[in-house]
Amino acid sequence: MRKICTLELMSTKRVGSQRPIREEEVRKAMVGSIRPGEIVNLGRILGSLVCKIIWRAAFGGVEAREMEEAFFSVQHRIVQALGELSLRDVFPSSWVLRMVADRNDRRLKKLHAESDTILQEIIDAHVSRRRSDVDRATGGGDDQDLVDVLLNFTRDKAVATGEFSVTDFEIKAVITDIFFGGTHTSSVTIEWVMSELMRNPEEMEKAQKEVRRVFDGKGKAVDEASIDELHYMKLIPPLPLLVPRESRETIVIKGYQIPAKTKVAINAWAIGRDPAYWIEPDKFMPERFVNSPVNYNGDDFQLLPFGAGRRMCPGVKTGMAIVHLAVANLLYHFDWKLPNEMKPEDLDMTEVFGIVVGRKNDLHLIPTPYRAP
Ligand code: HEM
Repeated sequence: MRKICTLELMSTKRVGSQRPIREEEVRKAMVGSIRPGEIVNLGRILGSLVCKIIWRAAFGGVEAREMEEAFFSVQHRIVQALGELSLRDVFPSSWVLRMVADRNDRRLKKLHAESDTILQEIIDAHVSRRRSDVDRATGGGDDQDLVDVLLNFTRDKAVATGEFSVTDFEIKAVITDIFFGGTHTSSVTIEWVMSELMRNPEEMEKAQKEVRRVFDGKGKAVDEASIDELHYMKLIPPLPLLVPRESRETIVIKGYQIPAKTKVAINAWAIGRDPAYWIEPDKFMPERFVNSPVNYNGDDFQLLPFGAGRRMCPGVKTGMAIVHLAVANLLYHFDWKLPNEMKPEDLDMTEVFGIVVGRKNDLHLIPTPYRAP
């Protein structure tokens, strides 16, 4: 299954074929959701932008506004419930948290059933569409969405070709993982990048200068074609403890015995701020990554925003494509001000507890449109 995800769902080719979706949704958000001169809730705009991108990449032509809203609402409630559960993981002996978690487990089961019904409807709609669309059914065409790609591996085809087969249950599980893995993580990353830039006006100026140097004179479109020319981005890990794992066998690391079946959390946040590896680790200093050999692909353990190894995030390329495109557009099209004459150093940077660590309070900013010379 992991192989299907890496080779089929999140391959460079697939991520490339989803580029028009990302560009169109980002463009729509810049024009439709951001009102010049008014205080805008950037957190909410980004959350809905990323959900729309992933929704279209996963479900493509299934146009059902009500279903889309119902699905996002269930996902949102699941994320909240999971946040409470992770508190129990940190304090496993707390009886209060255990009680809360038991109630939460029941709530999660109900939410899961709701999500399952919606996903089944989406799969059924795809199956009936494939009956009348030969290209989709045979796996041809770059415009296949992720459900189509997974349906290419269903039992009938597997019997004919001897390949691995995928059930409806597995399709639902993979799509759910993609939504959880891809939506909140990406929008939270963009929101933190914007927050850090607002707190550091000099860095904002440098970043905007770079974006405008690259895109001025290219019409109004800030597309992905020239994004690689932008070097000025820093990633803050929105999953500070990655995803909890369980050890399969007893192992000894640096003299510590870790029994089998231990829940293991990797503190990527602390590793990324270790002064043994980073100069002034708490300082927002995007320059540190310009010409640096350290990358975020899981090869350099001092920087692990996407994890590393076999269970590393399979959506790195999609995630970074969304983050880069959205940040470049926000910086190109608008100059940003904090509301109520707030000073940069007064911007609240409190985090909310959960698997994905977002801002406690959504980022609110005032945009002024940029007029290219
Ligand atoms: C900036 C955005 C993103 C960040 C920072 C991020 C980060 C992470 C991290 C830290 C993990 C856990 C890795 C580990 O435990 O070693 C993970 C897992 C995962 N991510 Fe992402 N991710 C992002 C975007 C995406 C996107 C866009 C998708 C899908 C399109 C995605 C899909 C997944 C999935 C399915 C997993 C679970 C993998 C497994 O358990 O094998 N992620 N992500």
